[in-house]
Amino acid sequence: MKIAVVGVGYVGLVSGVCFSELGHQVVCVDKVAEKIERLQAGEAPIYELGLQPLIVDNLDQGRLSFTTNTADAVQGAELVIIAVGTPSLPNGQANLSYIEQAAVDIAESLSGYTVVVTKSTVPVGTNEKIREIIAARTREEFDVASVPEFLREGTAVMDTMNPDRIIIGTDSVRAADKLVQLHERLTANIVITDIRSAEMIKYASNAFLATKISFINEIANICEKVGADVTQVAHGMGFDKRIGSSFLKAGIGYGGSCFPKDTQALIQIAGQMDYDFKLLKSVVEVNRDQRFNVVRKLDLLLENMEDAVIGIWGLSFKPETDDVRDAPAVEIISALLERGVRVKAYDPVAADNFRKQFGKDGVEYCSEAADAARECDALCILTEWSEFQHISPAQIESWLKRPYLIDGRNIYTEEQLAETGLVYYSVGRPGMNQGLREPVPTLS
Ligand SMILES: NC(=O)C1=CN([C@@H]2O[C@H](COP(=O)(O)OP(=O)(O)OC[C@H]3O[C@@H](n4cnc5c(N)ncnc54)[C@H](O)[C@@H]3O)[C@@H](O)[C@H]2O)C=CC1
Ligand SMILES: O=C(O)[C@H]1O[C@H](OP(=O)(O)OP(=O)(O)OC[C@H]2O[C@@H](n3ccc(=O)[nH]c3=O)[C@H](O)[C@@H]2O)[C@H](O)[C@@H](O)[C@@H]1O
Repeated sequence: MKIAVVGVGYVGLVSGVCFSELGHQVVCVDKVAEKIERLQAGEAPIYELGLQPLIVDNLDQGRLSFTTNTADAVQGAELVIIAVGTPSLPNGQANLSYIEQAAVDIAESLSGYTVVVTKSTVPVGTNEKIREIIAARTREEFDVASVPEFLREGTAVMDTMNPDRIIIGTDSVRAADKLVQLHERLTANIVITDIRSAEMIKYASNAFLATKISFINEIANICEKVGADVTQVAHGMGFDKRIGSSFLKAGIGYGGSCFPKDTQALIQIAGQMDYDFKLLKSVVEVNRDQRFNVVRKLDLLLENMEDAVIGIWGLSFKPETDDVRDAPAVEIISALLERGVRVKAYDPVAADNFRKQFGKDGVEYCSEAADAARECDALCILTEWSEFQHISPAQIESWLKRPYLIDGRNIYTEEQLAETGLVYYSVGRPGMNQGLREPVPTLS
């Protein structure tokens, strides 16, 4: 089957590469010429496990190609996948201008019956709008379908090849048959719905996962006050099949290009229908505040932040990606710089992206973890890269000027801490400083 993919971001690239790996003829189109040139040369523009070799292999096999010309990609394609961005507008609503432009571009190049599939996360009603835009510009026969994407960055290839489920939202039996045929090799869990329900399933899923994270973060904050350990609490809760153990890791809140934008967009979707989504508003508020516990803990430890040098480990919003969109590190480092702190930062892969997007002076980017910790008044861990988990707290203590370690991701155990004199603040584990002679202050 010839498949065109419009928009070569995370979703477009990974889907395109995976469909070509499954034997389809895939042409991916993007407007950014530099990105396309790199891809034509076999170079992945994102850091994603297993992606680079698949790009090279499928280019070599002639099943995968990249272009900046939408007509070349779309002409003759049985399936056109829209995977352009839907970023937030200032009021939180999804910006649909890329979607609308993609629909216009596609309409002009359709040839023969085509299924136009939207994988981008879009508000309810958008696929119907896409249909109107295309229908106004073509006489060719086509159907639309919403097939939302559920991949996670860092495990994107694995998730695409082994999805938990495939949602197909369409009102056309012909389109549904074609899409079932495309996906049935990947999973038996194919759910066919109407278009609006498919669009809603995506937002509801992300909002639910975000809710789990804010819930466990609030439990962590209470654990800090009552002397319980949130990791034990989550472990105990997770055995209940109705709750499940995933997405119960307390930390500094969710970031990334999706949860923050999709929770805001769903609040707006509800608001436009005069529904006040109170629960989700609280989820967002809890998340916004959670990251600043790192700064509050530093405030407790350092009398004079102005003269301090603070080390930061981890700039990406999660491990195994170089994506820094809405990473908690952005706001934490901004708050530190506002206090006059000198910041030294290290990330195994995301430092270049962070430097480009953060664009503020006052951060020294280090090429080794040790350099970002050396002679610092405190070290803050913001991303749980496995590299950090392999460095012992005793080693960290030897690098620091003052023995303060703020672990925003709970990566160290009590046993590892016991060998040190570090004052260690993690998330929702107040008992971790028991080895110290002096009691450490807690957040009020
Ligand atoms: N990043 C992720 O992990 C996931 C993203 N999604 C959703 O998928 C959508 C895409 O997200 P990302 O892949 O992160 O996007 P992205 O923002 O990284 O990339 C989008 C790409 O589309 C291109 N583009 C925009 N308009 C175009 C047009 N008319 N023709 C050709 N190319 C065009 C842009 O140049 C850009 O390269 C969003 O709606 C997002 O919410 C869903 C699941 C996972
Ligand atoms: O719509 C999307 O774009 C995607 O959003 C998330 O995927 P992603 O943002 O790549 O990463 P997650 O692994 O979900 O992590 C998101 C954030 O939550 C945080 N998180 C996650 C899990 C947890 O238990 N605790 C926690 O704080 C992570 O540190 C990270 O900042 C969803 O997991 C995907 O299913 C979805 O397709």
